[in-house]
Amino acid sequence: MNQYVIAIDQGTTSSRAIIFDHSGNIVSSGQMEHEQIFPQAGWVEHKPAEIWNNTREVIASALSKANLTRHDIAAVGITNQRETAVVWDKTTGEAVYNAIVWQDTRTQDIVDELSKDGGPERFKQKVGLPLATYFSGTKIKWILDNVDGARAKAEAGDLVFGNTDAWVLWNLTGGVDGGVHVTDVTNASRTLFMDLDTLTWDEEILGIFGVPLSMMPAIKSSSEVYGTVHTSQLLREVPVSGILGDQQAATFGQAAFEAGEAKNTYGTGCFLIFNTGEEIVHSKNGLLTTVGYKLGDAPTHYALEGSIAVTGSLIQWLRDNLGMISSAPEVETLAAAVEDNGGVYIVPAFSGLFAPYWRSDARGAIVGLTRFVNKNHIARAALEATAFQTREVLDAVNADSGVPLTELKVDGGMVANDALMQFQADILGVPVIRPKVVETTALGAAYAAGLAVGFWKDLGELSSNWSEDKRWEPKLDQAEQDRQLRLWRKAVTKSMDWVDEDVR
Ligand SMILES: Nc1ncnc2c1ncn2[C@@H]1O[C@H](COP(=O)(O)OP(=O)(O)O)[C@@H](O)[C@H]1O
Ligand SMILES: O=P(O)(O)OC[C@H](O)CO
Repeated sequence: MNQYVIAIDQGTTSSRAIIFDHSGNIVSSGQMEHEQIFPQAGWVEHKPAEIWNNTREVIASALSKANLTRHDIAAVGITNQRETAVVWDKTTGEAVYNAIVWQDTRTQDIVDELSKDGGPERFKQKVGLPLATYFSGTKIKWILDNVDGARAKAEAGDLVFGNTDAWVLWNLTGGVDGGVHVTDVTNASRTLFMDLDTLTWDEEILGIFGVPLSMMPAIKSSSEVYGTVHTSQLLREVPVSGILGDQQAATFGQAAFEAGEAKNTYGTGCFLIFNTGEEIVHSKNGLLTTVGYKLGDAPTHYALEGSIAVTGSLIQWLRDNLGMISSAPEVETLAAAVEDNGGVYIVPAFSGLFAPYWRSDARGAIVGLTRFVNKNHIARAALEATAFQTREVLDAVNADSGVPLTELKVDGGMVANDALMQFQADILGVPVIRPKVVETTALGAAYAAGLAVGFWKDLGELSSNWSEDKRWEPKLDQAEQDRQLRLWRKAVTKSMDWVDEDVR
């Protein structure tokens, strides 16, 4: 009875359900990709109904593969792609527009308009974030401004907002039949609307954006019972008791609980999170300030974050848009066929550049092309782009903290790539370490849910579940590392200043 915890990982490209045992080992899982919708250059959408249907399917698949029922599950945890905005009518359960995904840049005009008074850092001291298309706030405003009748319905109290955690939780707990409209502090800290200090919605900022407070979910801790699964669902009556945004969940799943600990997750994008403990640290080097985790009534843990928009999605682009490879792992074979990048650097500024530059006027650039260059060099440069971007984020973390990191814990889909991990260690100059369970995102959400119901007793118990699988030591000499970084930084300057009145 109750020997397992299930985590729902609602990610950018897929939804997963993973069942963990008490040692943090994976017992079974289900996974389904959902459609990526690109209606125009710079726009990225998902269908909320598809996400909810897939969530139900993957839960069913994970349970049936392990021959388990709801009676075996002690708790449900939810983790999610952050910032992606869903606005739905709570009286019908229907979304009024597709989910606007975190990578979507359609709200640049809203950002420019709001920045006129006080610049992009206008709300940063309070919310930890610069004004940028990345965060939920401008996406909610866009829906209210552009979807017929949405503003009137929102003002009448019928429309509600959530990131995909809140969308899944509301549906899981009953939807129109009493669904719970709640999010956790980590997701709330990505909207531009939450005061980091008080952990409440800031009514002044909501007013400036024209978003009614009634649309916003209640902000709860990352680990407490929010409700139970509705009787119409497979997991009926099981408590839902953990929510963490996916990058915070991975940090928690890596057992990086203390100030000074960090992890980097390599998926669609790359996100380095550095735990600053109970202190709210404001970056001087282009990092975000965000909530790391909050367990029930215990003090809040904050973090600095270096978000990189495009890493694994550059590999997907080689596959889907250029047809250079037929699967992501093939990039490693192509790259291995050449000694070096042949002088090519790819700056994948598809959504502008995120940390540490925050340049929305940047667009992707491939530089250093000569007749010598072939597709192997391009493949290599695409992988190296991930490592260079991570190096720039790590430099920012070190500059902010004053104490250089001596190693980097890694996870996510791209860490299966040995060549990338070796190059990452080379270009950072510190060891890169992969744990045995690389599904740290789901594991973190499972931990948060399990702690709330007493399935796990404390953080010490979770730390003892972590173990090292593989480590890559740096091998590149300093002069070569410096030369490569100089060229990378030169390439970055070439991607900037591209967007103007002719290019959006
Ligand atoms: N062997 C590989 N080499 C390089 N990139 C890879 C490899 N395997 C997967 N990827 C990339 O990793 C990403 C998937 O990782 P995942 O952690 O599942 O992403 P997410 O959680 O963002 O959906 C994809 O963008 C894919 O292109
Ligand atoms: O779903 P992922 O793993 O691509 O993560 C997306 C991030 O949460 C965006 O901030």
